[in-house]
Parts: sequence; structure tokens; C-alpha cells
Amino acid sequence: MPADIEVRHLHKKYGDNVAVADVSFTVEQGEIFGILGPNGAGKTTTVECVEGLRRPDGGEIRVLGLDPQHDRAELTQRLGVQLQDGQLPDRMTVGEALRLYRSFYREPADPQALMDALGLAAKHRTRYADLSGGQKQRLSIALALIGNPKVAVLDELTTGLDPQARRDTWSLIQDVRARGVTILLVTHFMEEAERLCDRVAVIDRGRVAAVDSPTGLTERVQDGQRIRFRPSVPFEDALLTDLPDVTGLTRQNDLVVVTGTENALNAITSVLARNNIVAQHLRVDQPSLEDAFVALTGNHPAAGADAAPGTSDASPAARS
Ligand SMILES: Nc1ncnc2c1ncn2[C@@H]1O[C@H](COP(=O)(O)OP(=O)(O)OP(=O)(O)O)[C@@H](O)[C@H]1O
Repeated sequence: MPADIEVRHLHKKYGDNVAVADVSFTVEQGEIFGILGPNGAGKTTTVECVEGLRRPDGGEIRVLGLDPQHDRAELTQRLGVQLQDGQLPDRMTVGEALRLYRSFYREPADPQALMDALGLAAKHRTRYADLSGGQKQRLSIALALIGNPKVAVLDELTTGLDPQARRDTWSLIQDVRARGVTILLVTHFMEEAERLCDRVAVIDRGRVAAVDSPTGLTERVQDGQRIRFRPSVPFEDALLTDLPDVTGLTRQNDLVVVTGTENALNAITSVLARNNIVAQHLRVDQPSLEDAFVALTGNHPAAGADAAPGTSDASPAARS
């Protein structure tokens, strides 16, 4: 079966500025495929070319076998695109927006069923301007789905949402996928990519740095274990660095951080116990998608991207 989205050697310039140098990826039917990358990496330009909103300067794109430039009218019927905030008139109600958008499609979805599924039924008569950020976001997803698309493109799905609304949106997207919709998702959020995406393309400076599952990306930076603890009494580094399973030891004030093989934890706890040293606040860190992102792009996630209040993600600075 051909892939739902095929992007080969996409190239796009704005004047002299190369926004997308060379991007290739495929999205299989029923996948949630993420595009992750630092600011200005070329993510939005890439998906706008996929949507047919921008004309590539080079390369080839097929969406459901259609060329987004030449087959724009047909593709519009089968592709769902999320509106950006502020693209609806303030006075338009939720019900009016869905009915208007429904009229654009040959085989639209039932607006009532969509409002029920998206928790918007009670907001049927509410004007756009009076919706909360989360409700606007859900409406934009509803409008992306009103045409019964086979493929939906969602750009910055949960930007601006609080952590609970973000999690609710994720479960909604999983429901949408369960109905057979293929999803291309642009995101800044590591946790979103980790929780939602089957595979992720990391794009950096207009090129694909890697395409893999979040776990696959994380495993690329797996360098054994990183163990941190506060010793109950001082000890010489050599006590641990002489162990064959230990590859490094650093100290941050009274905190000891040891790196080593997968057996390092056993070796360290045994030798500490033999020397009557208690490892207080012992923690074993697993590499995260954020570690992989940093290793692949040399960039930390956009400021604030994963630091929304209440999220549990630790920043790299907090973790190292
Ligand atoms: N309409 C435009 N005209 C000129 N340059 C543009 C235009 N849109 C984007 N660019 C430039 O192209 C490059 C890629 O931008 P793009 O918006 O695709 O990146 P992005 O990865 O989506 O960034 P962000 O995460 O900040 O949204 C950037 O250098 C940007 O300044």
C-alpha cells in the first residue's frame, strides 16, 4: 500500500533564504507522524507545501497519491487542515462555523457527532470570541475533521494550552487516529511527540536530522546509565571510577553523578554498601527524547516549549 504522504527532496526558498534545503519522509496510513525541530527549522514551510499552500522550488510531494499543486481541489476534499487561532470571525458561533465548513465538502461528517466527540456540544451557540483557548483549539480540530478527511495536518496543536487541556487534546487525537485518520503533526513539545507520535522527523536547518520512533530516537543517545546520589559520608572518586562498569564521575556540590554501563547501578550500590556509605536520594536517569533532540540538533527545545506550568518535564539543566 502506498504511503499516505510522500515527501522527497523538498526544497523551498523565500528569496535568498533557504527555508527547506532537503526534506524527505513518508507517512504511512493510520500513523501519527510528528515533525519536531527548533524555531525556523522549516517545519511550517514543509507542511504548507504538503497542504498545497506553498509551491516547492524542488522535490516531489504526494498526498493520497495527489500532487498538492496540481490536484489542489481534489486534495482539499480529502485533507483536513487545522486553522490557526484568530482565523474565524469573533461573532460566529461554534455551530455556524461547523455548518459553514461542512458546506465546503462533498462527504462531510455529522457536525453534531463531531461536537459530541470533541466536547463542544454545550458550546453550540457560543461565539468564537467567548470560547476558552482549549475550546478554540478543539473547534479548530473539529473544523479540520468536518470534511471527513483521510489525512489531517495539525500545526502546533496544543501551543498555548494548559497541561490538562493539552492532555485532553492528545487523547482526542488518539481517538481520531483510531477512526483511521492519518495525522501529520508539527510540534515543539517533546512530551507531545513522545506520547502521541508513532514516528518523528527531527528537522534542523531545513534538513531531516533523523526519522524514527520516539523510542528509537532516544536509544540513539543511550549511553548506559546515569546515576546520581548524595553520599552519607565523603569518599574518594577512585572507589567508583576503579569499577569496570563505571565510565565517569562528576560532582555537583554534594551530589555525585556517575555514568556507566547497564550494570553500573548494581556495582555502585554493592561497593558503597561494603564501605558503609548510604546513597541518599538515589536516582537513575533514562535518556529522553529531549536528550536525543539536543544531540541531533545542538538546540534545546524552544524557550517555554516544555516548561508549561505543571508539566513534569525537567529541563536539561535540571537533569544534568
Ligand atoms: N513567508 C515567509 N517569507 C520569508 N521567509 C519566511 C517565510 N516563512 C518562513 N520564513 C523563513 O523560513 C525559515 C523557516 O521557517 P518556518 O516557519 O518554516 O520554520 P518553523 O520550523 O516552522 O519555525 P517555528 O518553529 O518558529 O514556527 C525561517 O528562516 C523563516 O524566517
